[in-house]
Amino acid sequence: MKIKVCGMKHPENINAVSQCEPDFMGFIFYKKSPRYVLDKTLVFAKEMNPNTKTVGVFVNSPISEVLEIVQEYNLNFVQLHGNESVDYAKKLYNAGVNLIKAFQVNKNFDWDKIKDYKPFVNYLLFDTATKSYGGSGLKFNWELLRNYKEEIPFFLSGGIEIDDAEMIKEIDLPQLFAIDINSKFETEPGVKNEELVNKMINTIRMKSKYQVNDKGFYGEYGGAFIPEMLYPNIKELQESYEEIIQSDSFQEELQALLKDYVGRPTPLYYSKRLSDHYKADIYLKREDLCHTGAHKINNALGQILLAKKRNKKRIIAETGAGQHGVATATACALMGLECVVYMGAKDIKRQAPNVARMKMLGASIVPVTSGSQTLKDATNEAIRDWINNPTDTHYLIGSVVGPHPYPDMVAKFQAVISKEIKNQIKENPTHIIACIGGGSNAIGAFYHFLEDEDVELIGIEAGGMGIDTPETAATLALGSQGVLHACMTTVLQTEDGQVIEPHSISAGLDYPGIGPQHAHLHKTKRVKYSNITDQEALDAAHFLSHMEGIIPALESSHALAYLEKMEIKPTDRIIINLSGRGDKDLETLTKTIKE
Ligand SMILES: O=C(O)c1ccccc1NCC(=O)[C@H](O)[C@H](O)COP(=O)(O)O
Repeated sequence: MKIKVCGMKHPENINAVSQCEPDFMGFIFYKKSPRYVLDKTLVFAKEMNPNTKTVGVFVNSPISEVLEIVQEYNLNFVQLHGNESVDYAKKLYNAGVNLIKAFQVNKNFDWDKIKDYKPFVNYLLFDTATKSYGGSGLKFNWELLRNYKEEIPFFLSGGIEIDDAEMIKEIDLPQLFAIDINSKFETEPGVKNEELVNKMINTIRMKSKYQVNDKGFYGEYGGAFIPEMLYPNIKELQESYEEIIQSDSFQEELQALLKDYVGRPTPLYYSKRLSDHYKADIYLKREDLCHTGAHKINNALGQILLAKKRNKKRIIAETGAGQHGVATATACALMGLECVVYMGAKDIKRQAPNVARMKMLGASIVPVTSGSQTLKDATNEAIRDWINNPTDTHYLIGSVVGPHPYPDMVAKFQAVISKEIKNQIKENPTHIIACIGGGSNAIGAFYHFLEDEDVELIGIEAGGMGIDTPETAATLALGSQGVLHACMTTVLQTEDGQVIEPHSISAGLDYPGIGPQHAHLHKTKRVKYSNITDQEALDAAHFLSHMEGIIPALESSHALAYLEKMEIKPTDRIIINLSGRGDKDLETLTKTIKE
């Protein structure tokens, strides 16, 4: 969450507060405010550290005056804090000004009036309705924010004080982008208590215990156990990825692609027949409806934009079920980049339709004939290629695995799934269920619910022929701590550390490791992990096809099959992440049709 410190006035105080690196600093250009800027304030604002964006706050000022001030002091944003009309916002926005439109909220606030401003603002700000417009030190009832249904991110403002930090972190509205602090942090109007501001910033920014730490670890899992040749490349990626992917220009491009190219948001579909059958409310998050047929495209597009920003010309990828290979080939075609996909020879045979699609999209496919000829071996070969081509090549990893920062980066790109779910539901589900190979669709579906301890999160591994047989891919059920594909995680391995060949009917789950965040979520017991056999997954695929007219991927069928194992209560609201569609599995599925 971002932080804006508003109402700055005195140079020494600005200097001190800027040491805490707030994301935004606000300067008041409203003459009636006791925080109205001084000439020397503005000189200072011009030289602000670029990590802190400057915001000029105006109340019903003439447009020409606003434009003059923006230009003279290089303001990054203008905050309209009065009764400025849509037409007023449009004129400024069309003149190239980045806008934050503030609204004064009370119980009579008409949330519909925001709609008309949407095309012309970057952010909204919700403040308490008072006669003085702002800086009142008064809070409004934050429950009212539940009425906000638009997608534009907003700043929460109005009387925020240090003791509110924990409560703010609990607010589960995905559009909550930043908080705005002001009078409750002052020793006098326009003078902030630097220590208190610092404390607030640190508390708000403190990372969740379920997310990656500054060293790239989730508890004892994660890290980057990489060969020396890759060190400069990975280091540069670690240092730059967050700034690049959080930048406005990156997000604008990505969000536009997700909407217009992928077809997001994907529906959260209430399955009436499944609900009747299981006597509870069952919803399917339809990632199978994404362009290319699975959630993998969310990450492929994110990483391809990142690769472009880092001037990479060549993309390599590994693939198991072929969904990630197809997503990568698609993204490369879209961006005009060379694409090489490593795929196990066994997977090439069992996922023929996806192999054909990748070829159609112009990708070169390299068959991997070592080991079990599946995903693990394809990943080994992709890493080998990367070591040989560290500078011009981006390795577009398809799951929340690999060296830091990949698990976190891929999780952030897939988090769009749970972000949308949060917008699509009125109240939290009781359960979210997702299948797990490396674990990217599951992390995506869980991400924004990790702090909501009332939601039971369930990850389903591939049990294969059963976890009491050697033919299984149930890593968390049977594995132990070890390093696989450059990160510390849980691995299916012998006592002396040799990786055991996994087995699953579904190529996308046929992996002997798991993302380090899942290993941590397993250890901390935040997520419950279980497993489903090949046969149970097949049965679930046929069942959904007949019940809903939706043919699911074999991977997603593992999550669906878990419904048979649960003790379901009539009050349950269960979301299954339907990560992909089953066209690629038709050969396997049709062989098992019962006449
Ligand atoms: O701060 C002011 O004096 C002010 C006066 C008139 C219009 C806007 C003003 N401030 C804008 C802000 O963004 C404030 O931070 C916001 O109103 C919250 O202030 P507070 O209630 O003091 O936390």
